[in-house]
Amino acid sequence: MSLVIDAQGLRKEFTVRVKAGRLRRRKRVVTAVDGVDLRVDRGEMLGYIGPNGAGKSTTLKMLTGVLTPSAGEVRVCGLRPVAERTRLALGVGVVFGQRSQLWWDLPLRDSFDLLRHVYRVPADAHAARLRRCRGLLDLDGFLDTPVRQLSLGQRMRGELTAALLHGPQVLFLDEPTIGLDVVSKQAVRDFLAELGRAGDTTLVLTTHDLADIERLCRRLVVIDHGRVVHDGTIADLHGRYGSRRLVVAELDAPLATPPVLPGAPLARVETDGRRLVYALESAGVAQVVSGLAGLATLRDISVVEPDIEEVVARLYRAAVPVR
Ligand SMILES: Nc1ncnc2c1ncn2[C@@H]1O[C@H](COP(=O)(O)OP(=O)(O)OP(=O)(O)O)[C@@H](O)[C@H]1O
Repeated sequence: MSLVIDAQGLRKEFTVRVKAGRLRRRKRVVTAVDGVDLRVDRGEMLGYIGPNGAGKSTTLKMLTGVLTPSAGEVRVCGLRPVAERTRLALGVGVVFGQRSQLWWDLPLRDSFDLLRHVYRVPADAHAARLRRCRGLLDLDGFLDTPVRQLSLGQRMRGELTAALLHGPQVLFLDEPTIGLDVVSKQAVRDFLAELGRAGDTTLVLTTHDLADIERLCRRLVVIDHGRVVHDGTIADLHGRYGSRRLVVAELDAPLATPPVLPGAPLARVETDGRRLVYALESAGVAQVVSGLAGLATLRDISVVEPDIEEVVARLYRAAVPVR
């Protein structure tokens, strides 16, 4: 595997002026990113999440050469993002929810054409990539519409295309599904999943929508107060916080005492004893079903996967940096 992002001890401080009396202002230093280490291999799909103000956008801005780090070492595609920003632009694609790289008054098609010239993409490579995006993101209905008239979902599909037309190695996405309706959200997620399957684009995604992360990213880096508090898979996170799958058994009639099942402690009893919820520890679903079957008439059985929202909320509350 080759390393596409290599950041060590990345740090960013901002000096802000705060009111200190009627006319006086005093300087205060805000540490937005406080020593982040991040190594991302080619083809990885990384979810980079954290609560509001955690330092996600500031990290992305340092990785893309928009902001100069206060300290630390960083290489993206082997380049120093600020010093070699022009060269880096050829290797990265960026979609920042709030900013656009499209020409507001031009039809989408013309923006794509201009980008081809900006990045000096050979016509056949451009055409092939555009064809792929048109198919996967369903662009044809609005290719000739001026960007200012596009809906948010249509514009986001345009932004994704614009970010990919020069064939970047890494795609940075800051909140790509924010404000999108379910259909557009699905289209964007499916598209990114397809990009991930192809395996040669590295994707770094920040979002508050954890369904994006669950659907797309195997690896999750969580930051809080500018520091990494988790770096691993989603399963690691569940393991660390002890989240378990649940088996929900609906009974025809309540039992006098809910059965004790080895390896599956009773999590709760609901609807006057007609619903028993067991947590799967060492037992499997089949063992819970057979444990109950002899004692009660089962109306329905379902399995509830651990809730990523809940485990991430617990992590944000408990956040202790990993070192
Ligand atoms: N240009 C700036 N000047 C001063 N402080 C800043 C600046 N940019 C960011 N900050 C501060 O740095 C911290 C991290 O901000 P950042 O935007 O990176 O967080 P974030 O994780 O992206 O948050 P959100 O999820 O709300 O977008 C915040 O306290 C923010 O107020």
